[in-house]
Amino acid sequence: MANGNVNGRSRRTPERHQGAVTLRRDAIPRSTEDQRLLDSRERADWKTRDAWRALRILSEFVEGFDTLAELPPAVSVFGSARVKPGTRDWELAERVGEALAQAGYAVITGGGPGVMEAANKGCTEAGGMSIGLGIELPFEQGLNEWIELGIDFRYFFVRKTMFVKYAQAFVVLPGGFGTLDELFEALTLVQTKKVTRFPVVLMGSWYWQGLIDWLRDTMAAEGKIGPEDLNLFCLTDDPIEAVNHIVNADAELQAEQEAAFARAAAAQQAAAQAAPVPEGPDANRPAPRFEAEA
Ligand SMILES: C/C(=C\CNc1ncnc2c1ncn2[C@@H]1O[C@H](COP(=O)(O)O)[C@@H](O)[C@H]1O)CO
Repeated sequence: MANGNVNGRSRRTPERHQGAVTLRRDAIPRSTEDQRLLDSRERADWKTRDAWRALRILSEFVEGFDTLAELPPAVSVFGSARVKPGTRDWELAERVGEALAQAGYAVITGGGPGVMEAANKGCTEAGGMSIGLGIELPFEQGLNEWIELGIDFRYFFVRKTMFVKYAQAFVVLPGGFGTLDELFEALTLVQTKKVTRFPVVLMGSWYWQGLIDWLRDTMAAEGKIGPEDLNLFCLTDDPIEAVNHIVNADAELQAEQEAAFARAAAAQQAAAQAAPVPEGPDANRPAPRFEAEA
């Protein structure tokens, strides 16, 4: 929304962002790009339209990759768009944003209100970098005011790639469908080893304990997940503990990567030493020695 001033009273002009384009009032389409992509059932020019969409989708990936490539280490924080300042969930989100910034992490959120805004606020006020990955919605409200670097996406799935690709971990606070979607997507990626060593921290035991009990007593008990899958996330209400969990996982991953690198380098060196000396003239080859020299 844009601010206007009519007859001394402030008025909000409806606004929609589509890539570089800003639309206001009657220019705002009645549907979003995601709706048009997923709802389209007509066959007539289906092929050409969706082929064009593929280019637009590609350009959204390019824009996201380009903009986020230089980010410092970051953590994606998810949670309800509906929580209000002064509530337990808001306070927790703000403290998590602050603790992450103090540990040197940028905070990535969906850029909207509620938990997203609180986490961005905590981060920005603690001197950290707040990033908002907004999404085009039929009832857009714009990025929250704490965002330093914001991108508006048209497609949910492009945006979701960015949340995972540019974060070291996920922190998930109480939320609704959107939050559960983000949580279970992360867990599925880790479970199927599409991403490795990706800490997922649930915060707000009052909210998540019932779900965790169900995951253990029903989902795991009926064999729909393995017992080890229950270890793919941890639960805490303490922001410092959450951050320590992420820092430790980061350190472990780095140590593992360094060890793997050292092993690969040693193997390469051993292979080079064991390789047969090539035949024919070779500048690096020692000159042949005659018996008399020996
Ligand atoms: C519902 C309201 C505003 C919606 N605005 C959003 N802006 C950005 N991102 C959003 C929004 N709503 C949902 N998301 C994403 O899903 C998660 C929260 O969904 P939930 O269903 O509220 O749990 C969040 O992490 C975002 O990535 C009214 O003000």
